[in-house]
Amino acid sequence: MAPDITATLANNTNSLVKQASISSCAYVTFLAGDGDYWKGVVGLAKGLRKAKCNYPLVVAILPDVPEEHRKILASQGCIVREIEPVNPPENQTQFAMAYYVINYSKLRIWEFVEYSKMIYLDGDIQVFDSIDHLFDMPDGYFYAAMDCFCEKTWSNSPQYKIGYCQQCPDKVHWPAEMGPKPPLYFNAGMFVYEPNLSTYHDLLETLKVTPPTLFAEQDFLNMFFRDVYKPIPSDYNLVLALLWRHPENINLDKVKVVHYCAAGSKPWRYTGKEDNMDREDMKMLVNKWWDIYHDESLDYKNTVVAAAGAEVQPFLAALSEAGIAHYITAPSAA
Ligand SMILES: O=c1ccn([C@@H]2O[C@H](COP(=O)(O)OP(=O)(O)O)[C@@H](O)[C@H]2O)c(=O)[nH]1
Ligand SMILES: OC[C@H]1O[C@H](O[C@@H]2[C@@H](O)[C@H](O)[C@@H](O)[C@H](O)[C@@H]2O)[C@H](O)[C@@H](O)[C@H]1O
Ligand SMILES: [Mn+2]
Repeated sequence: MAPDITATLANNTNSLVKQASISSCAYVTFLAGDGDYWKGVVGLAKGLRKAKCNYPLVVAILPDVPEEHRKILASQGCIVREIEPVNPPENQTQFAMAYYVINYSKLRIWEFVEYSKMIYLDGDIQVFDSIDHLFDMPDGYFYAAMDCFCEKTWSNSPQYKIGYCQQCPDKVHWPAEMGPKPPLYFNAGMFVYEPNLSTYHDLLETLKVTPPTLFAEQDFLNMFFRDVYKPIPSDYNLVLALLWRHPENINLDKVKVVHYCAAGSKPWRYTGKEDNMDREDMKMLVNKWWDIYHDESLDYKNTVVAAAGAEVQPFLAALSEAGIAHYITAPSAA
């Protein structure tokens, strides 16, 4: 690369690095165990690239994530960060569905204060269109999409028992004799938040005196952020059950983020046999996920290093160090 171009690149990189250190943003997800959720995270990393999202993906991993999976994530350009598990109050976990207790460890992401704002995404989420603009929303709030109470997973909740759902509050009214209507409740698979050490310590201290409930850390986060929660459209976190529970609330053409949280909908485990999994829209969404997962042009090695000559490497390293995503599309074959 001619010297003047390298000098320009160096200047640009330095200003980018300075910018990044002032108010850096990033996407973050969570990975636990030695099972197959790493496939979800790889799909998410590639989906963010395909959607031209400009921020890196941090993966908060528990110590039980094997080295092999860590290497795969790093090879896909993820910033892998080990966290310690967070356990709810001793011997009270029987109140939460065992499967969900692991998710209390998500709370560690409030400690990532090198980032001024982050968007958390479950590993079973795919981003099909850029959501970078969510980073520009006003500070001081907790942004997330509303959940649905109609699936069997809610069968032990008072809402389910009377057929009430916030997605259609006029269908079954909340009876006065059951007390005040529950506040709007978000799905904790996707949210926009600001890492902050005092909030982090507050979360952990409050958790120590909060017995676990049905949806574990999702219930806890809803309680904790109740006064600053701002609902955002389900286009930013399509909880799949809405497709068959509240189709009137959904326009698939506008959906940017799909959350494969319905039973049997995890693409990397999909058989099509569970309830609602044989729907045409479900098959389409699972195929869309696999198209990204299998697209080698979206692999990190084919989008950055391959396009840059040796002299650019130090700048790419500086950008990564500053947590700035950098994608130089590989030169066209033509
Ligand atoms: O064995 C597990 C279970 C959960 N998770 C992570 O925790 C998130 C929340 O769990 P899940 O998405 O299965 O819950 P759902 O949204 O389906 O209720 C997952 O997306 C993963 O990011 C994980 O890494 N390994
Ligand atoms: O630990 C509790 C989890 O609660 C949420 O999942 C639920 C919720 O979406 C229900 O509404 C569905 O019915 C259910 O299938 C699904 O598992 C979050 O997606 C997940 O990240 C995590 O916080
Ligand atoms: Mn999920």
